[in-house]
Amino acid sequence: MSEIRVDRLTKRFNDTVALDAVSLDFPAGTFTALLGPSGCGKTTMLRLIAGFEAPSDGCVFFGDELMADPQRQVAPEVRGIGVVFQSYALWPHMDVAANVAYPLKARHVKAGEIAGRVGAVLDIVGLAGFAGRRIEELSGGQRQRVALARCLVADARIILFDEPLANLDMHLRASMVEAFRDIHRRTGATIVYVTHDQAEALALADRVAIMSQGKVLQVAPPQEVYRAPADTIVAGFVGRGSVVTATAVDHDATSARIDIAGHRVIARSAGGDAGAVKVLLRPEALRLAAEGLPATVLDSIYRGPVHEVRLALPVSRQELLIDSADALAIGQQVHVAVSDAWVIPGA
Ligand SMILES: Nc1ncnc2c1ncn2[C@@H]1O[C@H](COP(=O)(O)OP(=O)(O)OP(=O)(O)O)[C@@H](O)[C@H]1O
Repeated sequence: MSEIRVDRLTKRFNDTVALDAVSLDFPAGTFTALLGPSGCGKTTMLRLIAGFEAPSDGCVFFGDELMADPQRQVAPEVRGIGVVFQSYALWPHMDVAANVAYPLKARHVKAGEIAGRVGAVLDIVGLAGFAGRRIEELSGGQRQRVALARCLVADARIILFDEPLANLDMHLRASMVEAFRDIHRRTGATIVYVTHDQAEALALADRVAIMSQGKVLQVAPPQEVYRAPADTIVAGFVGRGSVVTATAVDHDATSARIDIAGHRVIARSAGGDAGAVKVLLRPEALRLAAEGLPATVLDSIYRGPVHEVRLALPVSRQELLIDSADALAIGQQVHVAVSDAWVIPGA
């Protein structure tokens, strides 16, 4: 069953259409990342699900229950959700245990039960032994774990995250990614996670929804979004790669023979007609070889552990990105063997 369902959900702020008639299901127990560039409507979608904003049009359901439409909204505090933002919103003068216990106290849960539940969630987020510490004495990552524990203690079936790792450094983010995956496994909650960081989205979620200009362009498992992007915007936003113009000689249901700059390549395809197509080529599917696509080195930058090399194809302004173990000289003539390619649908 779908735990959350949004149907033609629309949000307008004066002349801005922040969310444009989006219909999307979030099945029970799934971990969905909303991914997209700044201003594409991710936070607006989350706030509408949480009940912090009211829809201009369309509706939000939790199971069969209507949470919001333009006429009627269920208040956020009775939706049974947990929410974690990038700002932790903790009480600095209270200790860790008091912060985490707050939602239970507000619901008049018995003191004996509170201590047990607080201990259990501090254990889950890796803060056992920190119960008596003041918030001011914690690092950013530890504070974010407290915010997470406070959200988990309420046992919400639905947990909403808005860029919870945005304020943390790279190493802390990596360790928190582990904590989030663990929490999803342990709680089985339905999670919606907003981020503009594609690495985070691909690592964490079992479904990624790519958004642009208030619309959802593709919803699919991370591997599929990466391997088979639904359009050129998704292809450009997720992962490194080059989109080149080519000619499809023929198609079947799953592959196509294509011609790139006079060179024949077999590409994966969702079917289509012969003629002009756009093809995505990822660096890991390209290597320098004795034979293949002829190209000229435009630049070569060391990215550790490989050199990222930009190549010009002998067709106007078409470029390829490849990784090379060795630095290449600008102007050098090379050939590129292609082991995988994807014909972008409808492009
Ligand atoms: N309260 C508001 N009043 C007016 N415009 C708003 C309001 N909230 C959001 N918007 C606009 O709606 C659009 C979508 O904003 P939203 O915050 O949902 O984007 P986002 O994808 O979460 O971006 P970011 O990654 O930068 O947080 C933007 O153009 C934004 O300026």
